[in-house]
Amino acid sequence: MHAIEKILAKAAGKDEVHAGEIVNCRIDFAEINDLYLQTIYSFYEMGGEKVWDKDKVAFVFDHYSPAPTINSAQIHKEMRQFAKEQGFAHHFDINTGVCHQVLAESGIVWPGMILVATDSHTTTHGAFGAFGTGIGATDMATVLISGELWFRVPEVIKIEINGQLQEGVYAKDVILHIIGKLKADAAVYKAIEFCGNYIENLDVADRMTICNMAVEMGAKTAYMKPNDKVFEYLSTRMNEEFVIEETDLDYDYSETYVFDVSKLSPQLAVPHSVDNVYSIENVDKVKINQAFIGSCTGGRIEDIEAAFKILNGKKIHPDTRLIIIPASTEVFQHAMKLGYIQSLVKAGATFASPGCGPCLGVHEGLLTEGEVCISATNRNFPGRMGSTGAKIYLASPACVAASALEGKITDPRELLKEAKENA
Ligand SMILES: CC(C)[C@H](C(=O)O)[C@@H](O)C(=O)O
Ligand code: SF4
Repeated sequence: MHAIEKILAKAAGKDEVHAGEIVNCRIDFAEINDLYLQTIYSFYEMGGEKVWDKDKVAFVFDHYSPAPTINSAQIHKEMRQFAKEQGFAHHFDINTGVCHQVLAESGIVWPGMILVATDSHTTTHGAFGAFGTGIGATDMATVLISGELWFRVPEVIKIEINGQLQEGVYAKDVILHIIGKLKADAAVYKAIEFCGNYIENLDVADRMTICNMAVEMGAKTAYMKPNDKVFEYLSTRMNEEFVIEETDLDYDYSETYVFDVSKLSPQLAVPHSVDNVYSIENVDKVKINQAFIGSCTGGRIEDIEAAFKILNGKKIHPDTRLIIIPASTEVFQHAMKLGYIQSLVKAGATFASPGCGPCLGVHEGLLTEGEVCISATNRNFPGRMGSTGAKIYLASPACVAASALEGKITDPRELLKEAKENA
């Protein structure tokens, strides 16, 4: 069995499960974001009165946060009321951040747990060795009532990643490269395990970035065997007892892919699809109207630091807007403490409060017809960040910052070398 199968078997009270089986599993935590008020209506329609465990459910206000419309303010109001009536132990209001970041920071995520959320990027939590997956309002209502949900045990694809990245190339480039090679339908309803010597030493932020985008290949969930960096990160945030499930040596992966990333250049997903990926050398250096650093993919302190290293003491191009939205209040405060915010504001960046912002085209920096945006986020289909007539390039935060500086798509490696020489 795979570690994922062992996690599901344990939650189903079975000795073993195998790909293709339908199992009914106990859920360890359920998160609902502010797009899914419908969950509450379904909960009542299905006869719900009290949720199965008030310590294992949380609302996160992040997609429409702070409320950009009266309707979303009404949604927040009704969700706050439900959370209060139910006595939820956790509640993440408009002053916290993006769900996947705040759940990890709050010590709610641990290896071996089953986490469901009303968000497709719940695959992010494979970074901690958790089984994280996105579900809809009706399934979520079932969970709120019963504390259980059915799953079809997924086949597992092994993606082995080896090699050391060169300066100016990041985890975001690695996952974009993989999606570009395997394509957006590579893992539909399957799990992806990321392993290899590149992954073994990877820090938590990079593990989250890679697992976050597994769903861009259709993956049901992602998995990385927890490493010391995960244990260190969790040690100061939670005290849940957990067991690390080991994958049997003779486990039979449905597919295996091996990537050597030691010679990888910065990668870009060019309009209009996440799997339309090219090395920066092969991408036209088009003018950039807007650059965005943020989201559950690229809004962590490491991402803001990458922008700081490139922009500190400089000014972004006069024809380019740079919007930076920390993925959480903890990240925001950390960046303030390190002086990154002041430096980046001086460089011409526009900050907004932690949340999803323009990532899915809700507010805080939408694009109009004909505009070109380079973004540290995870999707670039037409209309994702505003007008369907806009173009979105996905890239690493460093490439986003370098492009904001030059006003056109720019390779961060040159600027980083220069910044190092001048340091
Ligand atoms: C919540 C939902 C609207 C959506 C998702 O499920 O991923 C959003 O977060 C996104 O990134 O498109
Ligand atoms: S930051 Fe973007 S990708 Fe992440 S949950 Fe919000 S909308 Fe979805």
